[in-house]
Amino acid sequence: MKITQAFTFEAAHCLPRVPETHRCHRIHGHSYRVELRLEGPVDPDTGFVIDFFDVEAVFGPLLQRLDHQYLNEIDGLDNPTAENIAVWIWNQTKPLLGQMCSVTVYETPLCWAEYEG
Ligand SMILES: Nc1nc2c(c(=O)[nH]1)N=C([C@H](O)[C@H](O)COP(=O)(O)OP(=O)(O)OP(=O)(O)O)CN2
Ligand SMILES: [Zn+2]
Repeated sequence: MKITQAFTFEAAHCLPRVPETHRCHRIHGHSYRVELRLEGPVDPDTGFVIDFFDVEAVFGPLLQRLDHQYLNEIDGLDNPTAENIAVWIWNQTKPLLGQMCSVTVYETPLCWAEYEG
């Protein structure tokens, strides 16, 4: 069984490695959406793969590090593309949430990156 929990955060960033003429070279903001997907058997007692509250307890502190921040200033996010943010979240979260099987980061409702480790 796979379950997904979504989170949102607001943040500013710029992409320093695109040409200066690229509009994303300038500082701008996004309303990001993060989806954590978790996979495992359904516990016959609880009916859960994992309690959503437990996922929130693990991811909440990381979300606070991202929300209303300038992402380029965060350690490991000097080039904060959707791809790199997804990998960064995976690396910090996977050791704490073993059942996690993918991290999806939406920069806009139409553009996203998905990382499966
Ligand atoms: N593969 C990637 N390509 C791009 C990324 C990325 O992370 N991975 N990021 C960007 C910029 O961050 C850019 O800001 C994307 O958002 P936006 O400019 O809003 O893109 P839209 O197409 O939605 O803009 P509209 O104004 O709605 O046309 C660029 N590429
Ligand atoms: Zn952007």
